[in-house]
Amino acid sequence: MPPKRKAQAPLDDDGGFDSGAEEALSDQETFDKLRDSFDVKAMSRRLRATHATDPASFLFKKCDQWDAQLKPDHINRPLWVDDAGRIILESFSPIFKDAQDFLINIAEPQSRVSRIHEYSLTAHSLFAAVSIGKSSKEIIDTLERYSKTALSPSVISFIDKSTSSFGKAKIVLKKTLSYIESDDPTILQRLLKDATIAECRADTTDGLIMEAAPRIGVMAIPGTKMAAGANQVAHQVAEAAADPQAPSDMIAALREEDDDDEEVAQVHSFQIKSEERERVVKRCQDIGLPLTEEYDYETDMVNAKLDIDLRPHAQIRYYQEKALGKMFSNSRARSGIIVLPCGAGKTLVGITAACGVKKSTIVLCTSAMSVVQWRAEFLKWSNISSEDIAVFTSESKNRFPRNAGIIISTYTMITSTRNRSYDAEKVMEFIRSREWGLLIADEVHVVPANIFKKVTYSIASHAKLGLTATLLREDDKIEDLNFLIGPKLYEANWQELSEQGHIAKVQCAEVWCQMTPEFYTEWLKPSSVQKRALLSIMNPRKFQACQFLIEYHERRGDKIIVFSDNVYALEKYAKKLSKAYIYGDTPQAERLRILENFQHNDQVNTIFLSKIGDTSLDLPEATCLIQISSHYGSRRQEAQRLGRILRAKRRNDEGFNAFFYSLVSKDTDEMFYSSKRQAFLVDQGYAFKVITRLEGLEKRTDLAFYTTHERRELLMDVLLSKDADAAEEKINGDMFGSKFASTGRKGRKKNGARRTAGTLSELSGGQDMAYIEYNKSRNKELKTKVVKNGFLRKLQRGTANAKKAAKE
Ligand SMILES: Nc1ncnc2c1ncn2[C@@H]1O[C@H](COP(=O)(O)OP(=O)(O)OP(=O)(O)O)[C@@H](O)[C@H]1O
Repeated sequence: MPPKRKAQAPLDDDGGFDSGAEEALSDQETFDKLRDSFDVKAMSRRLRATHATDPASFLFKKCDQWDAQLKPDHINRPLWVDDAGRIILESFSPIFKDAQDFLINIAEPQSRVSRIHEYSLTAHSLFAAVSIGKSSKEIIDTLERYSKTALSPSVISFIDKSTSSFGKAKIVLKKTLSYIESDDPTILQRLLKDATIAECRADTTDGLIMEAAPRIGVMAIPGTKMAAGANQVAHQVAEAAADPQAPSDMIAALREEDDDDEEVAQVHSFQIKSEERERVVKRCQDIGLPLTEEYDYETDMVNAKLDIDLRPHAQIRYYQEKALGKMFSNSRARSGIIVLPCGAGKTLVGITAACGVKKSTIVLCTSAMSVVQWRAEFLKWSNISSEDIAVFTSESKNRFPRNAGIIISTYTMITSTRNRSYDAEKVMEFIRSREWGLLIADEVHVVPANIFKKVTYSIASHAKLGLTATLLREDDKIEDLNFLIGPKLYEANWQELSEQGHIAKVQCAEVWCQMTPEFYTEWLKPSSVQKRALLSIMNPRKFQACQFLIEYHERRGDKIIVFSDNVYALEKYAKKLSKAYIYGDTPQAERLRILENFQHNDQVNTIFLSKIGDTSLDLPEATCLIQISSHYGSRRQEAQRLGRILRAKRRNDEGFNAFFYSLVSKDTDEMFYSSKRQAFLVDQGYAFKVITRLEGLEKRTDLAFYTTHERRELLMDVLLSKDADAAEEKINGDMFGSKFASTGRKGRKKNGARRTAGTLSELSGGQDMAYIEYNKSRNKELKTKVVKNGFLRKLQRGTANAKKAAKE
């Protein structure tokens, strides 16, 4: 990874906040530096001495494997794989794209800055690989092919060991009851020997249930005998039948083989208690036999078909298709999580999945506002009739009239049992009493395990699709999602999508605002954490910076959202600057009026939002974000806020950049938290510039709190405020907000952010840097890769082929 260096003055005089004073070289700089620093002769002497033969080995000093010889053509191979399963991918390699496509299937992306990407092989990532049909051999062979050195025995054995037990057993739903199924009875017996699993068994018999395996939609998991055999035979039969030269006895022989296979294709199962479903799934994972969840929707004759298709104008993008391709194969839908950046179109991915399964679907969102948006998107992108799509929120409690339909609701509505009205209980009964083809869990990273357990207990669904932009939680519970929903199926690369114009390019900056002497004196006095936080947010210099930036960007024609988690500050700032603001208590009608004005009225170019605007707010007009107060070190919140401008309508305009500013009071706790918040985005390849001085600000006499008298009055206001004014906003129905933001300083080093020093004019293109980098606007040159409803066509074609092959 790029080496860190200390920033030059004036950035390094800030005493206790070294995270703010550290910056890293840009990738290009790093490479240039590395290259320049290599005195070739001295280096070759050094390399010979250390048995290394290349310029990058020293980055892996601790790794024994680097004693391994580089392959003679290593220059053409893009990967370094160390013996702990850490993988470094060179993004400048000509075969980068292929290697990236492969890695995304088998490993966890850790960091994808522009030149070097880092991935890790983990048990979860290998489980995901197996569940989408990768075999152990295929993984090892492909890694070996891309790697610059031979794979170490420990990596090979880790892959072998991890994948050999995966995909052997499945969890399936039959008539709303849960079963563990496998074609190998010994696996089930092994599971039943485990005390926890045995305790969760629903039937009291000793034996296993034995049934014929479904003929169509052969198992997609390689490694299982039946899957490999049946798939191969279906393929050979189809091939032979298509070949006019093929002797008829060969086709007959193949068919016989197929029949033979059918005879042995038995599945064995035992039933588990529905309420213990998650416990069983987790236990199976813990003992190294993780269960896969697949839904053979084509052969499901029990549940009614839903009349839904994508409209002709819906053209899913290539990455949406890739993600869905991981979910669907062999006419089966497998459960798992799709990770796409904010604004990249997760909703359409969910809608397309529902169009693929064509069975009743339930969508769960984090807020009533998202429910409304999901419904509108379903009607926009699919031909579903409006009465087949019901909404279950505190305001409307609908059911759909026919046998199949869609319900959109919130996690709160499904899981909270307190004070449920008669109508709500009726809808819950309706939801509980039926089988759902697909459960779509939006913003799935925010769902705590206990809540999701309640969800799956109430909703019997065959397949689950989790959608998120940030598979990230500050409480380290993200791994729970592997057993609650399924493995991660796909994760897009943010920078790639922004290069292609699917999401906007963003310039990120942290603006350091000196505390005024009177505010800092108070801040240094012993007082409550809340009071200190409020002093940092209300710092008059920060206020002025905010005002300055608003005016600057309004002049440029930007539409600006100012975010403040703190409602006291939100109101004070907005009122002083005569701007509209929305927070949790703002009535719905007023919210809509403000948002409408922001979108369509050229006199309303700035709005202030509390954290209710963090997620699911679709405001493609917004091109600039200013964050004045944020929730401690939450990387998730930072990424989601950035997401509000990634969908900028003008993203494909020539030279267009969106802007994301975080205003930070210098020498206060805000600096530490700010650095922590940025870690995720830095790993996605965003570089945060530090702005220490806003050019021209000091000369302005017309800014708020210019006089000492005004500043003293403001200070009095803050000192007289209650501690409650500094508290986090509580939003009705927001059951997740406060739980996941970290306040600790753990992991500080690892999450240190990449920063470069700069001024506002540089950032906005006033100096060379921005013009050199951004005037190229490759967005225009790039054609949007669209797939004309191709995914569903392929899906249908795949199903038809599977059927045809099986018939033949
Ligand atoms: N294939 C597509 N073709 C055209 N427009 C699309 C496509 N996919 C998504 N969009 C549009 O992109 C915008 C963002 O989509 P969406 O709201 O689903 O993003 P998201 O990934 O859910 O973001 P967030 O995480 O912020 O909620 C929407 O206006 C949507 O209509």
